[in-house]
This record gives sequence, C-alpha cells and structure tokens, in this order.
Amino acid sequence: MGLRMWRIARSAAASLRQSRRGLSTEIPGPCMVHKRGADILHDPWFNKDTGFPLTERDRLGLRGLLPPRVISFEHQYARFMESYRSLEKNTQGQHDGFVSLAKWRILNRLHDRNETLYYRVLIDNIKDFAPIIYTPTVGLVCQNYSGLFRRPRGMYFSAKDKGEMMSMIYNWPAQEVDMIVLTDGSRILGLGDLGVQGIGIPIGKLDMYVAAAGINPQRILPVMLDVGTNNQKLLEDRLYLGLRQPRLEGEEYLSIVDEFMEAVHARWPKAIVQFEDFQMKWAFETLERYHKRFCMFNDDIQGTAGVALAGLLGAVRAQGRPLTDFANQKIVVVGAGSAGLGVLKMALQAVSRMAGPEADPHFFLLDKNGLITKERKDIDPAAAPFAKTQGETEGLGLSEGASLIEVVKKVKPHVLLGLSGVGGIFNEEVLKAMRESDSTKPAIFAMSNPTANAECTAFEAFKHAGEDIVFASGSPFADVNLGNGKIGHVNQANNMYLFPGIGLGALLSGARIITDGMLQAAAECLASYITEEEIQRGVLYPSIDSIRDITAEVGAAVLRAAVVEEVAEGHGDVGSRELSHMSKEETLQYVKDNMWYPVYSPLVHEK
Ligand SMILES: NC(=O)c1ccc[n+]([C@@H]2O[C@H](COP(=O)([O-])OP(=O)(O)OC[C@H]3O[C@@H](n4cnc5c(N)ncnc54)[C@H](O)[C@@H]3O)[C@@H](O)[C@H]2O)c1
Ligand SMILES: O=C(O)C[C@H](O)C(=O)O
Ligand SMILES: [Mg+2]
Repeated sequence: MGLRMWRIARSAAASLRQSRRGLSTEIPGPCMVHKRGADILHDPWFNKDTGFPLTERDRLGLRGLLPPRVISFEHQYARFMESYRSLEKNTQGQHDGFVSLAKWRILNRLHDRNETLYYRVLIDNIKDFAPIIYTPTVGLVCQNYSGLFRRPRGMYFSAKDKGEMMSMIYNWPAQEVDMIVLTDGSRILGLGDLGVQGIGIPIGKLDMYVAAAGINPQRILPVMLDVGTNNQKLLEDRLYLGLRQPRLEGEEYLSIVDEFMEAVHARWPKAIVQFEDFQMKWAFETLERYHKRFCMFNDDIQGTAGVALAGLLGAVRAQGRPLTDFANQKIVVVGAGSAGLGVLKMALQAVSRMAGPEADPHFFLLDKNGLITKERKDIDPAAAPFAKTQGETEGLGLSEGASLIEVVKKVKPHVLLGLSGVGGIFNEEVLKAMRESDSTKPAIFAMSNPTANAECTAFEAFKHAGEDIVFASGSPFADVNLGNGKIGHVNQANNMYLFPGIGLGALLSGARIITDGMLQAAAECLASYITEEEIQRGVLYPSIDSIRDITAEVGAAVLRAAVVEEVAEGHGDVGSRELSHMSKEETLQYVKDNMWYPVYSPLVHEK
C-alpha cells in the first residue's frame, strides 16, 4: 500500500478504533474461526463465556452449551472486578505472599479462559495488576511454578530436543508469531537459577507486550530453553518439572541456542526475539553472537540500560543542572553483571556524545569483591573499561576492592545505583553517607528485583538519606509520607518502560536487526517524556497508568531510528519507502493504529 492509500485507510480505521474504546456504537470487524461448538468455549482466544449473542450461538453450534442469559462485556468485566475486590477484602491482614499468589491465581484463571476479558482488565487496571503478573509476584510464581502448574503456556525446548527443533517449532498452533521472549532460567530476577520454572518471566513480559505495546496475543510466544539447572534444591524436588541434570556448558549449550534461533528464523523470519534473564556470561555471548544476524535484543543489558539512562538524565535535571553536566556526574554502580555493565556502557556512549570521545566520566563500579580497579586479577573484559586506575583511586584514598561504604564516603556521589540483586545492601550507614553527597538532591536507584532483593526500600532511603533525595526502585513501592503534607515520590525504574516499545518499533518497521541507534532513540524518547514541573517533584518516569501512550511514543521513535539507520524493511503492506515518507505525527499514528485492543469481535466460522 502506498502512503496515500495508508492515509485513506487510516482515516477509515480511526472510526473503528473509536468504537473499540466504546466511544461509538460501531461494530468491530469480524474474526474467522475454524472451530465450532465446545471447542470454541475451550479456546481462550475466541471464548466470550456468557457473552456470545444468541445469533452467534446459533451460527457456531453453541446453543444449549451456555446458560440462556447473554451477559454484556461490561457486565462480565464488572463481575470479574467484583470478585477480585472481594478477594482483596477477604484476604486482608494475611501474609503478603499468600495474598499475591491468590491474586495471581484468579488472574491466571481468567487468562486461561477468556483472553479478551483478561487483557482488557489488565490494560485498564495496569497499576494494580502489573505487580501481580510482573515483578514482584512473578518472582514468587517462578519459585513455586512446579506446584502451581496446571496448564502449559508457551513452548519448551530442552537439551533432549537437540536435532528436533526445526520440526518442533511447527507444533506451535499459530500461523504467525511477532514477538518471542526467551529465557534459559539461569538468572531469574535476583532469585538465581530457577531452571524450567523461569518460564513465568517470558509469560509476564509478553503480557506487558500485549498490555503496553498492543502486540496481538495470538502472535506472542513465551519460550523456555531447558538446558538443565544447577539449583540443587530443584534437582531434588520431586515436583520439579524440568530436566534433572546440571546445566549444559560451552559449545553444547550454544549449539542448543543456535538450533532454536535457526528454527525460529526458518518459520517466522520477521519474529523479534527478546533474550531475558540469562546469566551474565551467556547474556553477553548470545547478544554478541546473534545481534547482527537476527532481529533480537537482550532486555537485561539493553532495555535496562535505556531506562536507567533516562532516569540518570532526569536526575541531572532534578539537580537543577544542564543536561550536558551528565558528563560530570559522579555515579556509583553496585553490581557489575549484565544489567550494571549495560547501564555503564550506554551511559559512557551518552557522555561521549555530550563531551566528546576523550571525556573521562566519573563512574565507579563495584561487584561482590568491592571497587573494581585495574589491579583486579582476572577482570571481566566487559568490566575492564570501567575499572579505575591507580591514579584515580589514590587521590581519593581508595584501593582495589574498597567496600561500598568506603566508596560512598570518599566519592560523595551524585548517584548511587544498585543492580546487584542483593537486598538491603544500601544499609543505614550507606544511606546516611549519601547525605554528604556533593549534590543537594542525590539520586538513589535500588533497581534489583523482586522487592526483597531491592538494595533498600523507599522508606529506608527517605528516612536515612534525607527528604531531598530522588528515589527509584525496580519493583514498585508506595510513595513515602514524609509528614507535614510532604510526599517522597517513588519512581519505578524498570525496563518495562522500554522493552515493549523497542519490540513494537522493531516489528512495525520490519527491522532486520536492532541497532544501538534504535536503543538510543528509545532511551531519549523516555527521557523527554517528563516535564520540568514533574522533574522538580522528583518524578523521573511517567506513571505506569500511561504505559500504553509511552510505549506508542517509544515505538515510533524506534521505528524512525530504524528508518534512519537503514534497517527498516517494512511491515505488512507498508514498505520501507512509505515508512521513510511518514512525518513524525504520521509515524506515531501508524504505530497507534497497529496496536491491538481487546474487544469481542463477531466470530465467523470458516472450514
Ligand atoms: N529494574 C530493572 O529494570 C532491572 C533490569 C535488569 C536487572 N535487574 C535486577 O538487577 C539484578 C542484577 O541483574 P544482573 O543481570 O546484572 O545479574 P548478574 O548476576 O549478571 O550480576 C550481579 C552483579 O552483582 C554483583 N554483586 C553480588 N553481590 C554483591 C555485593 N554484595 N556487593 C556488590 N555487588 C554484588 C555480582 O558480583 C555481579 O557483578 C537482579 O536483581 C535483577 O532483577 C533489574
Ligand atoms: O523483570 C523485571 O522486572 C526487570 C528485569 O528484567 C529483571 O530481570 O529484573
Ligand atoms: Mg530481566
């Protein structure tokens, strides 16, 4: 379709979208179904429960299979929300984990039964439900997955499937797949190796893709690569559902991932693969191995980096300084894993752009052995560019392996950022030392997940480091009441603000690969989303309530970058030339038009 045709088609589509949002009475387009009768009721994609109109019941052989009264979508929605709210009321005062799992179960049951209703309640109540289907509850779900397991979701490729994957991939029932989230379960949040139980993470991430990016849920695929586990407790657990063997290593491991990537590419050449929660060595190795061959990215390295960079730039603004001052920010990063190193690499690129390639940023990196300097033996090559020289440390009275408290006291950083996975590591002493920061508004990012693994809580941060801090955490915390009518704002610094937009922009541009320029565009878009007034209130990230709008903007920015970087090959009827002729506003509209929204479509049976 040419650009002119697209413009005409989009004006027609606008009225349909309005109807989908309930603004007009127009009827949504039909949906073809190859099943009849009870098979439809048992397919969560087509099922409308009691919502099938009588004519449709006749057409599809459903008459008599449902109670006679037809219940409207709005009524079904209200009924679900009522049962959810009464669950909340009835479990008040009970143990947090118990309540969260009960909430997850009720949502999961709806997911298994009626996807349209599930995604609508998720989109409309994202602030309440994200902590259940995503961090922190998803962590608890993964820890208990073998016991919670009822119905499979997604695909499982195991070490035992070597040589079979090219045919296995055709077992997936959907003709098209746009978005895959893949894990090997080796580093699930800050919870370590959870083996096959890590499948909860791709499921949760893809739910965010549907809710935030409007990716069609019929075209998503969560995948677990089960190459064994080194978690002894799981290996001994009689309920454990994964392979009972130690993890494959070296070439054996890589050959499994290679085979999977080839199989996916053979069946769905345009599908985007998001690597998620791989232990560091494989996170970096697979990114290096595949990023120029497949349309893929690593969320923990690249998605996190963009979100952190947006927050770090916001912190400079909050401190009342010009953005170019980012080059002078003293940033202490605790955790030299895939996430911490990804953040520093992107921050370094930003400093080079602002102050030239010779700029010497003031970044300090610590891992479990303390401050990383050039003296470090067997230093990881990815950490080496951030290791401090003797000259740099001596002046500060620091040395190789210096402790966190020593570093904070001597450096007096503007920003303290945790991606260590170690709960409580920003203890009272460390937080109190942040009061001596060289900034009047120091920033504290406790980004590790889930909640118990956060480097500190929001309350602790404001209590010990003072009311003037800017605070962000990876998992959600409530705002902190500082007394006298003052509120300590809590930001959620989580890659959920970027990965859906990165995937959406890559998909709609038909990107061959995902480039650094596309990732940079995503981060800059997120950073520019926040107004000056919000920044002054310590707001670094938008509310999760507006995640669909943010994701559309990020998706459009990524798409435009893909065009500029000449990797956009077009999507569906819209070719790369059309994409390159769209204005900024048209690109955003094109992205919004292509976001799926849950609504009951009339079902038409097709043999
Ligand atoms: N908020 C987000 O969006 C986001 C994104 C990615 C990762 N994370 C979280 O970040 C954490 C780390 O993820 P990763 O992929 O980098 O893990 P990783 O295992 O690759 O790295 C962890 C790093 O922390 C270091 N570390 C461990 N104990 C330490 C200690 N006591 N003091 C200082 N450093 C210590 C390790 O040496 C290692 O360098 C996890 O909890 C994960 O959930 C959050
Ligand atoms: O999953 C999350 O909430 C963020 C991140 O990808 C993580 O691994 O912690
Ligand atoms: Mg992750």
